[in-house]
Amino acid sequence: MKLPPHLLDEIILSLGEVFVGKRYADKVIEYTFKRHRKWGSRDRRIFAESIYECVRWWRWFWHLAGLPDEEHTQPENITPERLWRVWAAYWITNGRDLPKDENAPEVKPGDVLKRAKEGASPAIRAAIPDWLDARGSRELGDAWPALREALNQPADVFMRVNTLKNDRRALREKLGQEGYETEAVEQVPSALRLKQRANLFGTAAYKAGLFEVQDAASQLIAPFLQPEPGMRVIDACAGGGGKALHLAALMRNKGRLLAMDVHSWKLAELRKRASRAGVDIIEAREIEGSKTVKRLAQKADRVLLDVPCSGMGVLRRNPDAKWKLSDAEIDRLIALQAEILESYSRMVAPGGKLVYATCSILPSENERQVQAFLSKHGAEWTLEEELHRTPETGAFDGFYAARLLRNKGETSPEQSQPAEDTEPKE
Ligand SMILES: C[S@@+](CC[C@H](N)C(=O)[O-])C[C@H]1O[C@@H](n2cnc3c(N)ncnc32)[C@H](O)[C@@H]1O
Repeated sequence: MKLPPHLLDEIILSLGEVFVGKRYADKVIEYTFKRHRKWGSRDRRIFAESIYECVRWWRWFWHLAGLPDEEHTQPENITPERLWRVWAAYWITNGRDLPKDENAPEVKPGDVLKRAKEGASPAIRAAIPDWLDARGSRELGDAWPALREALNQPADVFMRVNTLKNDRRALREKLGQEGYETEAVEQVPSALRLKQRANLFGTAAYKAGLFEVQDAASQLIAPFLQPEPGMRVIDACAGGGGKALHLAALMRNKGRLLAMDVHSWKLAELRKRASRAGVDIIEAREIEGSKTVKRLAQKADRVLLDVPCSGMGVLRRNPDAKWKLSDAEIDRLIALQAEILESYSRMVAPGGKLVYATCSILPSENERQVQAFLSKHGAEWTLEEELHRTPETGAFDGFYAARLLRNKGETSPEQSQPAEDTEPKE
């Protein structure tokens, strides 16, 4: 495969943006495509694949390029020349010839391939930081090696059909007419899988609000909350609204759905998406302090807490998270999750239900949070069901959810009134 020089320049520049500028890979790709609207689909594919694969396997390709391992995440040591070498290691290990350029640093394919055959530590081979490997091993034990491997496989593209506007069969037909082949996902009634990776945001079907792009496992969360038309539902960590839109569809656009978040810019995006999806029961409200939650004590039939988490279950989709996370950041998130569960659970009315969900596979963010909550409030809450999805058990992302019932007539004063000093902050 021949690689046009202008494309290679952009690849090196963009890898610098990710590893030195600390920007997210998907944002860098989006920005580059906007600057090069004339690129054809082949150029776009080569560019996006190069970025994602180099980010996913960064530490491994850095090693294959013969660079000192301890410097692979040190911005001051990630020079354009080294970026070129890392990309060259990726290109060579994919069986491709390097472009002829006398100004480019010399990389001998034989050296790269020889290093690939030599031994390396499991963390280098799996291209993850040592601290993450240690944490995975500590928390997941024997299950970790298979998960570590599964988290490096590229993820499929899934869609959630917007049942307010069409059904799965009609959407398949519509996308087929636009040239995109899909298949129904057996275990998830709302999901379609795209047969060949493509960007769907330009399709007429997307613009008409007929679907959202959403992983199949993530589509299990909203139904798990058991929302019904006419209910009062709160999505307290709604972000851009992926699950809020799904909840609204399950409620058949009837009832009241309060979507909250600490970031107003995310709620602005949610409003846009709701309007495209034909949803009008959502009220988006910024959480400005503990009072926002306090006023809603015992007001909801259903509460979804899709809490901020490490994203360890979705590394296949966001591989750059492993280079941006740290042990300390995961500990901070664990403390925040516990505070959110403690404080926001008070919004559930007696007899109502709460779902605590993460896109993590770490027990410390998942079942242990729920167990700790129940050890404090077990008389008032009943654990109805837990949902575990791990990437190696199917083509889906890793997710966790627990549904808790707030028992009637067991409300302690502590659970009915949030204290001012327990306000969680991101
Ligand atoms: C996992 S994301 C939510 C994704 C969203 N539910 C969806 O399906 O698209 C977690 C969200 O929690 C928000 N968040 C962080 N701290 C929060 C807090 N203290 N209270 C409420 N939301 C918070 C983040 O801004 C982020 O949007």
